[in-house]
Amino acid sequence: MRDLVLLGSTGSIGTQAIDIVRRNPGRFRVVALGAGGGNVALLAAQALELGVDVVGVARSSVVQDLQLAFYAEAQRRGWATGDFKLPKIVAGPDAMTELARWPCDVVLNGVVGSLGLAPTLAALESGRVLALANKESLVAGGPLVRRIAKPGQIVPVDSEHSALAQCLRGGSREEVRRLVLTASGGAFRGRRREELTNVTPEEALKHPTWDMGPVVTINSATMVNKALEVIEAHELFAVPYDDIEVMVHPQSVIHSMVEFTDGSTLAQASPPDMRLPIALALAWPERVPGAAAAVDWSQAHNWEFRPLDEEAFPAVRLAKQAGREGRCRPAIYNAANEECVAAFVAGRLPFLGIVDTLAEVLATAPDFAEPGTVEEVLAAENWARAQAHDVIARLDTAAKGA
Ligand SMILES: NC(=O)C1=CN([C@@H]2O[C@H](COP(=O)(O)OP(=O)(O)OC[C@H]3O[C@@H](n4cnc5c(N)ncnc54)[C@H](OP(=O)(O)O)[C@@H]3O)[C@@H](O)[C@H]2O)C=CC1
Ligand SMILES: CC(=O)[C@@H](O)[C@H](O)COP(=O)(O)O
Ligand SMILES: [Mn+2]
Repeated sequence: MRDLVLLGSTGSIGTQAIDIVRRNPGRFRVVALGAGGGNVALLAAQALELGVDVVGVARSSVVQDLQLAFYAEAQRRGWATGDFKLPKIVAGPDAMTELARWPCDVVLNGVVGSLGLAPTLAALESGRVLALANKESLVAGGPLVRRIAKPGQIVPVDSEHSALAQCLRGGSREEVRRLVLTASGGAFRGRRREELTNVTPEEALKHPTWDMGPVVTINSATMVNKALEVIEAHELFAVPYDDIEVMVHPQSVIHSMVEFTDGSTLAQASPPDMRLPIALALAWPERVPGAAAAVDWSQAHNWEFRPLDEEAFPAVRLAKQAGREGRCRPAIYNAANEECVAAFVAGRLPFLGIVDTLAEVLATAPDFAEPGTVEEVLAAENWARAQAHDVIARLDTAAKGA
């Protein structure tokens, strides 16, 4: 039996993790749940169903709503007051970090954004296995994570990195020539730059193969998701940026590949369903039988692979440059992107303005040092967020004046 802490339990990754737990009651037990506080009804329902010890919310202002939601959920279940014990509640900006230190075997970090860095570091410092979906924490705080993570302590949840970890099992680093990350191509796959000028958030949110939260879906449309994943792969597997390729694979069945020095390539294939990599990360190194459906080998399949169009989608090239330079540039890239995505969704920035803004923010960044503390990462992020706001405001004013 593995005790789990699930951070981001109300999101796409979190709810799919709970589905795995429900179907494997003898294997996993959830002891703590954490989320932002945007959906207290779901959080309370999850907590009472799973019988957790503690629930965390980042927004302290929703604590009373959460307490009421517990009683409403108990009533819905027909439980009389006194027949059940309410979980402890922790609240505030440090709640996820507190939960990441809670006694358990595995912490699943499924929160969105670089605010996931502190819980990532707390889970690692506490000696927990970290099932990591929150790629932003590795991008923002790679040097900090690298310094404290023990070999094998981080098990990737991200589908590409789970595929790479599976292909690399049992091998040695010296055998690896290249990592090939596959990309669906996102909502605007195959379009030229000039065809992206007027695309809307609604269109960007229509992912061709995966059903995910809004930020990662928009990042997929700009190819920033793949850009963050290149940095994530570099951090997890210590492969140089020159040896990490991206291929567009519209079917999202091959989740990534490893090319070895003898010319052999291993690929991991499964229909697009995050429950497979989530289950594998929670049970690592064991596989969870029936976690997801396999490829149907009785049918014909066409799997395509195309090079990325870097003129229309320059996000990956920009991220590789930021990764090679280091010195907080990956954190700057990610933080500026978080601001740009919010502005795009709010109608204050055109789609092409997202990556254009990242390029401008990176080009004007002062020379930060390689981060040694979370505060140093935060300082670079704060600079990037403010700078991104300035660029966004300038572009918005120009657009309104046009
Ligand atoms: N979805 C997917 O298939 C994949 C996701 N990932 C990565 O996993 C992470 C989660 O993505 P996804 O599940 O899609 O995102 P969602 O938007 O669906 O869920 C985000 C979760 O984070 C919580 N959250 C938001 N703000 C805070 C906060 N300030 N403190 C604590 N928790 C907060 C949300 O809680 P609330 O409901 O209260 O707002 C919610 O539980 C991302 O890093 C993403 O890139 C990686 C690969 C695949
Ligand atoms: C499921 C998963 O891992 C996502 O990160 C996915 O990779 C997004 O799809 P793209 O390949 O379109 O970025
Ligand atoms: Mn991915």
